Amino acid sequence: MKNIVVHHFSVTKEQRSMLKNQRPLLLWFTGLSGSGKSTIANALEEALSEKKHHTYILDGDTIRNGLNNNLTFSAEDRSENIRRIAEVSKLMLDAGLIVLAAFVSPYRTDREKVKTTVESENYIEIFVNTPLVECENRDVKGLYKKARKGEIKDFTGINAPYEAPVSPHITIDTTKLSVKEAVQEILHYIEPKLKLENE
Ligand SMILES: Nc1ncnc2c1ncn2[C@@H]1O[C@H](COP(=O)(O)OS(=O)(=O)O)[C@@H](OP(=O)(O)O)[C@H]1O
Ligand SMILES: Nc1ncnc2c1ncn2[C@@H]1O[C@H](COP(=O)(O)OP(=O)(O)O)[C@@H](O)[C@H]1O
Repeated sequence: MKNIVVHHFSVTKEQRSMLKNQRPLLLWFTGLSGSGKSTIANALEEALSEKKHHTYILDGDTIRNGLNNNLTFSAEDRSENIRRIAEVSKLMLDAGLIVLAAFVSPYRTDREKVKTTVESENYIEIFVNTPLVECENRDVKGLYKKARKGEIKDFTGINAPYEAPVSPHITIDTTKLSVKEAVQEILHYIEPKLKLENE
């Protein structure tokens, strides 16, 4: 028994959502390092901001440098990383925001838990399905080169697994779609879902 009693605050999630004139959603980007998660999330946030939506991006670099700076890339720590991010996302949804979360999140069970934490109707899974060979060619941060030389252990796609989503809401292959086209495809899917029911 934790002896914790939840206090019920007066302003509700619905009121916060109405003030922002949007239905909160979690847009969960998953894919290999260098697949394009952050680039697309950034361009999507720009497009949503132009449409006066209230958004926030959570991504690996910020979270792993702050909140989760005690975690490694072992399977166990990745699960804990994703669990904490799911809890943060839940708070942000409660605040009425559209949350764009960009994490490798290589394990199916961890992504399933995110969906349960925030409730499935609030969760949109976007699989940035860029082939490994392309991610490695880009090697934005030089990490694939290091991983191939054996300097990084547990590197996703090289010596740690990536479990592709089975039925993502949206799949983007960045070798076939430009950033702009990817944003258009995501917007087309989410815009009806962002509307409040009484609109
Ligand atoms: N071992 C290993 N495997 C995968 N990625 C690694 C690793 N070590 C460091 N990095 C860098 O950390 C970013 C991934 O962090 P995430 O928090 O998204 O990973 S995870 O969801 O917990 O699997 C990832 O950033 P992105 O390139 O933005 O995906 C990498 O740059
Ligand atoms: N169609 C595309 N969509 C997204 N990124 C692309 C695309 N084409 C090329 N890129 C490049 O691929 C890289 C993706 O890096 P990044 O967004 O940091 O990936 P991730 O966040 O998945 O690690 C960037 O340098 C980006 O400019």
